[in-house]
Amino acid sequence: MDNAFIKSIQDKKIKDSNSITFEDDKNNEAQLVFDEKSIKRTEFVRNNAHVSRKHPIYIEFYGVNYSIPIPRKKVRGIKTDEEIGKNPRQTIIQDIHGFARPGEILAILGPSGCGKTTLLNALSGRLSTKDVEGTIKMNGYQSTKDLKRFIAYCTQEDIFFPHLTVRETLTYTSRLRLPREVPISAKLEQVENVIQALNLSKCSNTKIGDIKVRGISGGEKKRVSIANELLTDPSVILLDEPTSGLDSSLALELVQTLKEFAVKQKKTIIMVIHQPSSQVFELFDRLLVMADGHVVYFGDGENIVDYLANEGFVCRPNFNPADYMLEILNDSTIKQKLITAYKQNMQSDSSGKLVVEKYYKSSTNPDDSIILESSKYKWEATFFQQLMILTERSFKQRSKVILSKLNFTQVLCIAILTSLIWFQLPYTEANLMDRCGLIFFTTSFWAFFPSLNTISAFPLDFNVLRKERQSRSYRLLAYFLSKQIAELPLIIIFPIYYILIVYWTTGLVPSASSFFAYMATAILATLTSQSFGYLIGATFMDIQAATMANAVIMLGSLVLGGFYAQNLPFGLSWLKYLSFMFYSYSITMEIQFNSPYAKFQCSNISQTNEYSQCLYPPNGSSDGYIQGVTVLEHLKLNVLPWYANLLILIGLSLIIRSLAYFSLRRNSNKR
Ligand SMILES: Nc1ncnc2c1ncn2[C@@H]1O[C@H](COP(=O)(O)OP(=O)(O)OP(=O)(O)O)[C@@H](O)[C@H]1O
Repeated sequence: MDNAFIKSIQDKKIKDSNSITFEDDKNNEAQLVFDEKSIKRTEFVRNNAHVSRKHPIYIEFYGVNYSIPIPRKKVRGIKTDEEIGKNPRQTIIQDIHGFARPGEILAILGPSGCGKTTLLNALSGRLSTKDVEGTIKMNGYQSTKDLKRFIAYCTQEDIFFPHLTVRETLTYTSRLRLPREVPISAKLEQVENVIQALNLSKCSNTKIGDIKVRGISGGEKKRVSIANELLTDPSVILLDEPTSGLDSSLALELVQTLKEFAVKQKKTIIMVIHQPSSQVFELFDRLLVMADGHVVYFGDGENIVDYLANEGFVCRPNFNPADYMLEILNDSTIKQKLITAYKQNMQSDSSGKLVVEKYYKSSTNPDDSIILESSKYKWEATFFQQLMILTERSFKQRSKVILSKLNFTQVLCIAILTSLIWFQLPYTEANLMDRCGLIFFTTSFWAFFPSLNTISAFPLDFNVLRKERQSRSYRLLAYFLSKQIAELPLIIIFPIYYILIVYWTTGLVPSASSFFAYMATAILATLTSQSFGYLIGATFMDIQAATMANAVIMLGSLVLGGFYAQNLPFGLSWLKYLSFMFYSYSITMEIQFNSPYAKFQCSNISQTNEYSQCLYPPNGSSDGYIQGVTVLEHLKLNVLPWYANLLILIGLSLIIRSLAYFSLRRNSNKR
């Protein structure tokens, strides 16, 4: 039926273009565009039905208070200890109440800083429960952690991976969050529907972007944020300023889509909105107006003008009531008056319980109060599916960051520099320390570079991770493992690329087995360094602090690595075992010096073939050459056998990664 309708519109368009004037033509085109958009909206709402399996939800809340502890330092000096009391607290919102039902929009309005976002956070369960008081019920039941799965929350900030396109972002969400029973083709179809419904076709293949990466516009980002939530078919949708950054016609269209979605799919919508136009205002069923953390009005949208008039504030005819209300609430005397007036009206019901219960009783019947059953699965995708999807996504996102031109150029420059400085080192005693220097430099470079590239991995993902974990998209372990799998091939490209150049230009031991062993050790050192990067990043969750901590750890490891300080003070020689560079340096030295090729001509060969002036012990220079093993003994780098060094390095890498996981877990559980 809809296709026939679209065709009739198109036929009409062709017919009209031959017969009407230019002005009429323009009006008709505008009408056609409007009709087509309306069809798209309807199609989206209708198409959503086949993935929908959730129940309509009534939300009631009353007596909602939120307060935060004030550090005692802040209040001391102004007040005495007795006045401060034991636990001084600052109230952010007080006795907030309201009600939202399926098929309707509850709009929360009020001046900036009045507590609107705080209320949404409380309703979505994002605030620490010990700081929130009051009752929040869903279909008459106390809101629980499990029931929060029915709620989608579009935050004020649009949080996405910048290197993914709009379509990719929505596709990953649909694969992770739509019910398992929905076939993948239906999930992809749903992505296309939501792209159409929110007018995102034009930018669907454009990267989301951020400050550094040019991407879609702010308004488009906002719509992607909403699309991302609508896609998953929530029963309740909380939106924090969904229309900010949109022009008035787009804002109207968006709220119309939401309203239609609410009505036809029985969704409950609660939105914080700043300056709705009068057309948008008309779409709201109920209003909650706040000021300074208090309720100033709660009731039907159409009654606000009369309520304000009763209080002595008459809105001029044809004036947008939302604008008028914000205008008067900006006057502190009027604001205070309205807060007091509302409190007086609610004298016997200060928490708002009776008002809310009255609404609930009048709008539900016993059949409606469905016992909410969350999905039988804790996560919609299986652990293995989560791992696959997240690995694919992480690879796409991180490959753009790790395989950057900057990183390749940096490694190439260092490889060229290394090749020039240590070009074709001769196998002589005089060049022994240069050879050790080259090997240690390579070890330390592959200790620093990977960790520096990794410390940002978790901090950069953290906001997305928290957002997605709050909507129970996947398990933390799946995310953590996916990161390791996705970044493994990316990070080892660099040591391979570097060693391929440097190994042959500097004249290291010319045998295939030594070359591959050397390469494998560089890769292992890279992975260990990467583990440190993960741990430091996951612990600090702040790139600047992590960079500093990384520098301290890496420099400490460098000093104790066995090259700079070979004879540590008495009693401190064990310190070198704390340095992971010591193990990788020992292995690479073993590869290079415990080899038949590793024979170094003594520097002071006299005419009479007496090699006694060789710096190394006589058994190393019996034939005029110092054996590589003698060098290893002299430098005390073969204290542990090579396989022990190897096992320690592997074990260290695994332990550090496990610690990184627990650190990430601890940080992601913080509110
Ligand atoms: N955890 C917190 N610590 C300190 N102050 C807080 C905290 N949470 C909220 N506030 C304060 O509470 C007030 C309400 O904040 P909230 O973000 O809810 O306001 P808002 O009405 O959404 O503002 P806007 O419209 O500008 O987004 C603000 O003054 C804010 O600074």
